Amino acid sequence: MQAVTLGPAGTYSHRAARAVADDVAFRESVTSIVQAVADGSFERGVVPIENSIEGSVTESLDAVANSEVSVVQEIVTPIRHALLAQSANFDVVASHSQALAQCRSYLDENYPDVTLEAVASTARGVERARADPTVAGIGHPDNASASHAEGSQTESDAPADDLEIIAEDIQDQSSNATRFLVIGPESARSDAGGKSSLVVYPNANYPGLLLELLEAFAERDINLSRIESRPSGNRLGDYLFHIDADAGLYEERMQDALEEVEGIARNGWVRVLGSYDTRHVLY
Ligand SMILES: O=C(O)C(=O)C[C@]1(C(=O)O)C=C[C@@H](O)C=C1
Repeated sequence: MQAVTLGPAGTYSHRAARAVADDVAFRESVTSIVQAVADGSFERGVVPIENSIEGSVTESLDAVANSEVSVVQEIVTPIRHALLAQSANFDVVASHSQALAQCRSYLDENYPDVTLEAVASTARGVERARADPTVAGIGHPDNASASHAEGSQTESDAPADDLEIIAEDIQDQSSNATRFLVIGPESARSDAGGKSSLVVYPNANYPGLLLELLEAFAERDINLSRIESRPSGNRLGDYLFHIDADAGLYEERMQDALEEVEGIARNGWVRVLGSYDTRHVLY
């Protein structure tokens, strides 16, 4: 099976995707990954959805809410960042905005004067560092080795050198972890699995609306592991809700809760992303 994820080679998403597919292709944004699965170009996609320090990857939340895809698994991995450069003399630190944010205190304390540059992924930041001695990248320490960059597009044809690992474990909390969703086409949606994800757009606004939504689950003893509101984009103050429940769609209580939620959202819509299990991947 071929999976598509955030590239170039060496991203954390790439490491997570290797747990589901031997053959991994790359795109430069999570929106384009979700689209590539929705349009049938790839059977599976792997996108980051949430980090323990920085919270939601909102681009991923919006992309799954607006596309005809399913969630078939979630992958949780520890994230341990390294600072990589040609030498300790650099003026710019380039990485994915999530990674820069996860290392905010470390960077403030140790490099208060550097310029932070947000790029499409951690591996793209490491590529910048390999091409420019004034730039450091933040990414997985394995990216220091030039052979790890194989398969990614380098900016020149000259053989690349290894980078120095200037510092390791620079994330602001040692427990740093990211949750990724493995997505598939709608036809891959399953009722089997211990967790379920829904996106609910009530297209309504009245006192107690959110309480009603929560009660649909609470009254059936279903724990919610996450609820997140995102702007609908239609008008200010209008939201859709991403709901993760600790129950499978195969369970009667979950089907009953879903029926009630569909009633509450009768003026809007409910997207059932599917039921799935969690996989913990260490690398
Ligand atoms: O840039 C990468 O390496 C990614 O896979 C993206 C991403 C993210 O968007 O959260 C994934 C894991 C880490 O949290 C940092 C960055």
